[in-house]
Amino acid sequence: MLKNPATKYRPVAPVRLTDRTWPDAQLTKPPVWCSSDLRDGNQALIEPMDAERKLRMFETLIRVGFKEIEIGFPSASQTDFDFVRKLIEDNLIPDDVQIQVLTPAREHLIRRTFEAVAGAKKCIMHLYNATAPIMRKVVLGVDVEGVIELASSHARLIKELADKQAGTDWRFEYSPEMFSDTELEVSRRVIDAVTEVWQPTPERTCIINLPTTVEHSTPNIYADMIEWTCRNIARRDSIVISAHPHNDRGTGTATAELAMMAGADRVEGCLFGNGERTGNVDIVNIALNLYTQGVDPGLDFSDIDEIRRVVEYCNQLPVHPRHPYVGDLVFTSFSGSHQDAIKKAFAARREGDVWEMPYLPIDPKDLGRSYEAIIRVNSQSGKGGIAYLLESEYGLELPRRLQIEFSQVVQAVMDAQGREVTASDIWKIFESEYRLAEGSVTLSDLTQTDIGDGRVRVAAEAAVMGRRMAFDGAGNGPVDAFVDGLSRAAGVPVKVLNYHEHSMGGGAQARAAAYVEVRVGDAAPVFGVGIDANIVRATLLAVLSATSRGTNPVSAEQGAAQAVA
Ligand SMILES: CC(=O)SCCNC(=O)CCNC(=O)[C@H](O)C(C)(C)COP(=O)(O)OP(=O)(O)OC[C@H]1O[C@@H](n2cnc3c(N)ncnc32)[C@H](O)[C@@H]1OP(=O)(O)O
Ligand SMILES: CC(C)C(=O)C(=O)O
Repeated sequence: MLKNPATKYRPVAPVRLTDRTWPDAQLTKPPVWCSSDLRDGNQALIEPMDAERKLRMFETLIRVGFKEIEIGFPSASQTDFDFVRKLIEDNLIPDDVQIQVLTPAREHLIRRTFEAVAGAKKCIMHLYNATAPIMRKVVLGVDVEGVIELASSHARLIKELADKQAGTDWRFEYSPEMFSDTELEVSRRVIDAVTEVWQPTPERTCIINLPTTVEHSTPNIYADMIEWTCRNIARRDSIVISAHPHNDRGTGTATAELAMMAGADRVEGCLFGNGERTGNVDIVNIALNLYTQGVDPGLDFSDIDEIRRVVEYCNQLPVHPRHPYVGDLVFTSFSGSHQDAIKKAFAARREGDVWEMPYLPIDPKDLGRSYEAIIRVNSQSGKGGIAYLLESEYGLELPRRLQIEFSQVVQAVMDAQGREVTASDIWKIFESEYRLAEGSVTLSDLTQTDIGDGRVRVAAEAAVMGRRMAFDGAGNGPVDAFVDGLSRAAGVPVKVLNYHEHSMGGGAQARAAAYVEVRVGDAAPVFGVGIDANIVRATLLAVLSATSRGTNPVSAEQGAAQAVA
């Protein structure tokens, strides 16, 4: 790289527009959308779509709700030409959809394009030629007057050919290619020359499409260019201003949004941002940005994963896991503090509330996604995420201090194994650590007798991690009596410090989960967990679980590690 890039690169000059109004505008309605997946998207593919892929893409675009679809560049190839013919001849275009075809300002290619769309009910004939100084100089070899003549003469040809195919309901579109790199005054003169030929009216508008063919500047400069153009072109009330951003600087979405604020009525782009180089602007991104501002975008992405599958199949390109709204990881939090906030916000949320969810800009369910992937646990995670997964997947509502205790057990396993742990891994660690696996802790021959003065006697047999014991104790209630007997049998005082319980599931399958915090002798307090159809048994099992952990912690950690190894 150069030490001084200014010797090689020039900054884009700002637009002289001191009374710009777009910064105060608010987007309250969607633009007219035009998909260019089958044209700009297709022309950028390593392997352009075959007929079958094109048709699948077309059908998907219809399902999503596009009413304007650029279906190809028919003069480019026989495949493009034949696809257009197929849609028309097989009557595959819904009446409310306008197909659009692109042609350069070259006579034989325009004629071929008209041949391709013969018999279409409605069609947008899209004409382009480059207008930027570098293109005038090195590609077209014309001056400003020459480029105006190139555009207007081919606009005239288009009008004449359209008049001859009167059975089609025509609309015309013109793109000064590389608009964002063209002097505003030159673009204005070219646009005015084209609309002078086409004579659009408010009832029969034409489309003027203003591409950032290559994105060279910050989006505010493009927005200024749009506002300037809207103010200065002739026949504005008869023109639909269309934005066609690319994404070379990674700001295609912002470019489109600021352009809409500045007066653009329409946006051309592709699903998930396919297109030349870094792509055309991602229409899904803009549409869902509108949606999250409470604006109906008029496009339906309620099964976004299915749309992604079709797009990946047709384009033969993957969608990045971090791609806005659709990537595999975009609704997933790994980091502990994010997980903690999400868990708390879900707990506080009531049906019908406005969506105010930390770290989740949209409800994944609106896009057909589940909440399953919202929280995934790795070494960056904390207690909140682990507790969320146990609650959402297994119905366990761990008390806060147990969350803290258990997250250290999970962290130790992750440190040892260095990988993400799934909800099922976490359950296995939990089951092992708290002696919940079948046969780890059993309780039998439990009897409870009233011995007067509000006291009870409890006798039972238990097996904990293979060790059998019988005990007999008395107390103010069954738990108190059980702990008394357990202390005698274990030869060490056991004290219950904290107790929580909740029911799990409903109906005949309902069970109770009990969590007790116990001090065994002088050791630090530990938690135990018991799950049983009977709440008293669940509590006694939790006491046994805690006592076992308090007296035999090492094997527990080993067990947890083995559980997910
Ligand atoms: C920004 C965009 O995305 S614009 C759309 C671009 N899309 C495509 O190019 C995909 C489809 N294109 C194609 O299949 C081919 O390029 C075709 C069929 C259009 C033309 O093919 P060819 O005639 O072989 O020309 P080629 O592809 O080399 O294009 C360059 C020629 O077009 C000329 N040209 C480009 N635009 C124009 C124009 N608007 N008016 C006149 N000539 C033009 C160039 O000057 C050059 O001419 P030259 O060969 O005399 O130097
Ligand atoms: C033809 C035009 C609209 C184009 O694709 C571009 O400039 O990117």
